[in-house]
Amino acid sequence: MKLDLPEVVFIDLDGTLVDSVPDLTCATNHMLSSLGLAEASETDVRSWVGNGIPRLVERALTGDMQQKAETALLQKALPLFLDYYQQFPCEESQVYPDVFEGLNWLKDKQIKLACVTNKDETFTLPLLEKLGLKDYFDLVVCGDTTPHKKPHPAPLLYGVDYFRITPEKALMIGDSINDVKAAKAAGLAIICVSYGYNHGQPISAAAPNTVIDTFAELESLF
Ligand SMILES: O=C(O)COP(=O)(O)O
Ligand SMILES: [Mg+2]
Repeated sequence: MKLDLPEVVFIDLDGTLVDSVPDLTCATNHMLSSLGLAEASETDVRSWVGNGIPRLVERALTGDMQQKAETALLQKALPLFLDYYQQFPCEESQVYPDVFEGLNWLKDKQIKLACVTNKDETFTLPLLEKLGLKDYFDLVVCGDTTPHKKPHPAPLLYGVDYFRITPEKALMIGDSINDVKAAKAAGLAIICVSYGYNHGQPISAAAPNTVIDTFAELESLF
């Protein structure tokens, strides 16, 4: 079934627009080795990303998706990660193939674009700038823009409010169950990319409206 052309598209960052895991892995391993702990693999980090950096750091410390890290250890670990990532947010991160093509197609259709990420603003804006993505977006909603991160609908509802539209005039493109839950809770249709980070699980299991393998497929959906 074809989707209606939206007025606004909200697009996730990590795992959707940009493969940021190489730099997140370097920051994770700087933090772990500074604490005398064993380093993590890129595959581990890929499955830990998606709920913001503090959760990524906790997952790296515990080796577990849900477990809480000891407060004193987390208080030592977080600044180690943040200081490193602030210095090196974009050494190896890359825009995924066909992303620019898809963004240009959406722009040509006069659709407004917003980036909605769980990454804090201090890391998001330099990354978008350095990779040539920033000027595509009329709005950037970061992990610290509203009191809640995705899967809470607040970041998307903030965007809906900003553009003065109703949720059915917008849609979301993301890579993880956090994007699917946030979009559904906010009343938006959700398209997912198959190549992103969904905690090691196929994103089709989260039942988005559609799954695409690249941004080049976007135009065929409408
Ligand atoms: O910082 C994260 O955990 C991931 O951010 P995302 O929302 O852009 O995927
Ligand atoms: Mg993502």
